[in-house]
Amino acid sequence: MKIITSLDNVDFQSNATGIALGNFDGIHMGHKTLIIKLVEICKKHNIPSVIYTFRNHPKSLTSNNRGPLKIASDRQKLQLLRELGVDYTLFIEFDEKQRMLAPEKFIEEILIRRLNMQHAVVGYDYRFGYKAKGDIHLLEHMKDQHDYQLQVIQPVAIENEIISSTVIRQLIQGGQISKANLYLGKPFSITGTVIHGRGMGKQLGFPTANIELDDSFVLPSPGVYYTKTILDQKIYYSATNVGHNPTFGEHPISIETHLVDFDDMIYGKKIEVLFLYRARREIRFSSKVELIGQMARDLEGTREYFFGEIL
Ligand SMILES: Cc1cc2nc3c(=O)[nH]c(=O)nc-3n(C[C@H](O)[C@H](O)[C@H](O)COP(=O)(O)O)c2cc1C
Ligand SMILES: Nc1ncnc2c1ncn2[C@@H]1O[C@H](COP(=O)(O)OP(=O)(O)OP(=O)(O)O)[C@@H](O)[C@H]1O
Repeated sequence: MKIITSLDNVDFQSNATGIALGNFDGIHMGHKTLIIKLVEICKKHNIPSVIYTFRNHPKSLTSNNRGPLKIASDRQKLQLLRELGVDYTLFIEFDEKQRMLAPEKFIEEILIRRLNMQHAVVGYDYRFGYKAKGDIHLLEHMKDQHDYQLQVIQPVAIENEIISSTVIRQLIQGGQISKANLYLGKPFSITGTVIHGRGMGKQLGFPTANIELDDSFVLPSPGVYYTKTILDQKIYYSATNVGHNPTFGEHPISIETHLVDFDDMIYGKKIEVLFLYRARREIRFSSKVELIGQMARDLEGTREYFFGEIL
């Protein structure tokens, strides 16, 4: 898959394209359905498949430079698009010029003139152009004039709830991780560098890898989770605490994971923690001994959860 970060660097003049448009945060089951359809159409017509997406969320220009918290990193997003067989990802900076573009002009100047679009694949609720005034009706209306085909993907839902990045963020923040994973079609994960904590974990008999947090990402609600941790391309079972360690006073939120049957020094290493199941809320214990007892039960729970699974 080729990644293109500026419209100035594209040249599809000799090649018609199929394009899917959107933000695609998390590449959830709705996004996957749409992208699989795009790739299928493009293969059938022997044209390259193109994803048109933005590096920064369009809302970041109107909400004090902060779009919604991200579910997935750029790296994860691009990896998933690659795995789905996409040929090109246009990974464009959403700037004032893009924001001011009327939807008709976006179709004419960008999709048709620059990108030579022959097939458009969009979801039922896709909005674009200045003040999000463009929608599937406009795309439908302009298709004969510009000679392209339009495929609208009907809402992908699970148990009558339409999947969207917004709903998935709410599920993660609300502690409903299993449901979020169902909608994502894979476990929600957080990647980061292992940093020094207060050294208390070791004292308790449960050393933990604390992850350096990036405040542009969504965090699971405080609690203890059964997780898998990827370190140096190996997968470990782990129990992860998200929270403020209230037993020791109130601390800024941290994510720390205890890898089962592992005690190497991993400061400075990158790890990815995959959240699978929320076991309980975080508790303010009245003594260290009680916390230690509960952590031992959490590890037992982790082993039971993964029992029978072969890594
Ligand atoms: C599986 C697990 C469960 C935990 N549960 C709690 C909890 O319920 N309440 C709490 O105050 N801290 C909890 N902790 C956090 C410990 O207090 C924490 O590991 C300890 O303070 C070490 O912090 P440090 O890494 O900054 O040294 C938990 C940690 C783990 C790994
Ligand atoms: N559940 C779904 N079913 C079908 N199409 C979808 C679904 N969710 C998103 N899409 C489509 O996928 C494309 C990219 O979606 P986008 O990321 O912009 O929306 P989203 O997942 O609904 O996010 P948000 O919650 O931020 O609006 C759009 O064309 C959108 O209409």
